[in-house]
Amino acid sequence: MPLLKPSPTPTISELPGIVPGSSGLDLNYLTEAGQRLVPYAIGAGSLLVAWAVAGAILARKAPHTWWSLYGFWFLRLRMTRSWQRLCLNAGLSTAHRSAPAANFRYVIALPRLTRVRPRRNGATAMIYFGAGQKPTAFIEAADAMAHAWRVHAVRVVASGRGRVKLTILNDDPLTSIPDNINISLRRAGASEAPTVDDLAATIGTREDGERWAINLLSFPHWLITGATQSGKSTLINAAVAQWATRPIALVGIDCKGGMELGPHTPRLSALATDRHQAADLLQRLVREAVDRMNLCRDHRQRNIWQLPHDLRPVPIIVIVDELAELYLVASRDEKEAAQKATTNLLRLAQLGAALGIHLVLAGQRVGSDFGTGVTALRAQLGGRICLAVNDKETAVMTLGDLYPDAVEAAQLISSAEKGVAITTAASQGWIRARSMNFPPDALDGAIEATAHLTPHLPVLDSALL
Ligand SMILES: Nc1ncnc2c1ncn2[C@@H]1O[C@H](COP(=O)(O)OP(=O)(O)OP(=O)(O)O)[C@@H](O)[C@H]1O
Repeated sequence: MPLLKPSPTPTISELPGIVPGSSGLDLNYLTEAGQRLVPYAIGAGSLLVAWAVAGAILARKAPHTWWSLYGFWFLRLRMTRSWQRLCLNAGLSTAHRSAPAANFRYVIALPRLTRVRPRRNGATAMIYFGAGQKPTAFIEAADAMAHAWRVHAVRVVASGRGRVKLTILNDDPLTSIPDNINISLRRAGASEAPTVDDLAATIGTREDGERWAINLLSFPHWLITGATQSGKSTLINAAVAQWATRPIALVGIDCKGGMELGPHTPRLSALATDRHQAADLLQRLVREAVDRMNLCRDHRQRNIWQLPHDLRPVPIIVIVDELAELYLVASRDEKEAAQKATTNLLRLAQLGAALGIHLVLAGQRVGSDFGTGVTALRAQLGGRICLAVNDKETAVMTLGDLYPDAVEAAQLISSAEKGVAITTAASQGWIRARSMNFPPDALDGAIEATAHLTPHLPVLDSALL
């Protein structure tokens, strides 16, 4: 039997297409078709390099353009590729029996991830899920989605039966402080009739890049909580500086002797600095609400905005700094005043929205020790802002009834993150946001420039019955 001799391994110069003595490829070896492709391959390679270089430059110089031209498409690719694995791992898939022809096998069905659209600093998308699935499963899987898609956060909200809406945030824009607003006095004029546009005040930027506003038209009353030095006064000041330029009456209740709202005094139509004054002021405001109700009824209108311009009363914004001072009492005498104040506050919350009387209530904490009345009041406060808080109960009281999944996000805000908050957002439910750092001297300037616009409220002068 002849032995099979192993064929010798060819040296590099013996490989087809390699020219001995040169490091290059012998193009003559390629077929004619192959030779024709070479310029295209070189062209495609150059384009790829140019695309990558342009991407690197855009990422540094114009991050928003980079996001819509590059980043978003990478994200889309990651979403598509990871969807099946994500659904299986996070328990988002369902099983159903196949048709009889397939011997009734169980088939895994995935929810449909669709309508992925770019937006500033992220994307939005919809998930349509199968019968028997609940939105909570998707809300709970938000962190898993953020992890799989390598983004900063994913917010999930129910958006009708059988679907949830995703807001995907590429990074955290709240690490930088939003620019301060330019207070425009253009709109100011005591004789001007108020309009609904006057009710919104921009106070910062939301995590999704949208402006963050306290809009009393969308949410007539607001609850703002935050530990000391978290940024409550700063964001209230930013809002007041804008409302002050408009035909709006501002009323303050600051039972810490007026320490916080004192600087607002020249532009306030009234300021109560202790519990007795607060009880009296709130009683007058309830009477004003009843007068407005009668006015609307006489003109067969359901709110002040439907009244003719010349009859329309000015909106009143009641700002309460440190809600606990109204609720928590030591003596019996204080108890009566507190009872009167908080009962009237609740009545205003119930009546005020359509009558142009709005509440902005702030405090370091809100707890069950305030009594049962505070839960009834909270139910009327649709707008919520929760800055960094010291205790879980305050986060739960501020957000838990409306947005249970936001409580944990609120507790993650550290005391160093000044002005960062979880806030009500009309379309998403809740969102993270950061207020501008509105300095006290800017507030002083705005108050001084607008003091002459302070509306006079006759109900404050009349005797109480
Ligand atoms: N968005 C922001 N960015 C950066 N710094 C901020 C921001 N908001 C507030 N600050 C700073 O945080 C500090 C505390 O703010 P502020 O007085 O508004 O807090 P507060 O919650 O009202 O405190 P307190 O309850 O003690 O009155 C201030 O020095 C302020 O300049």
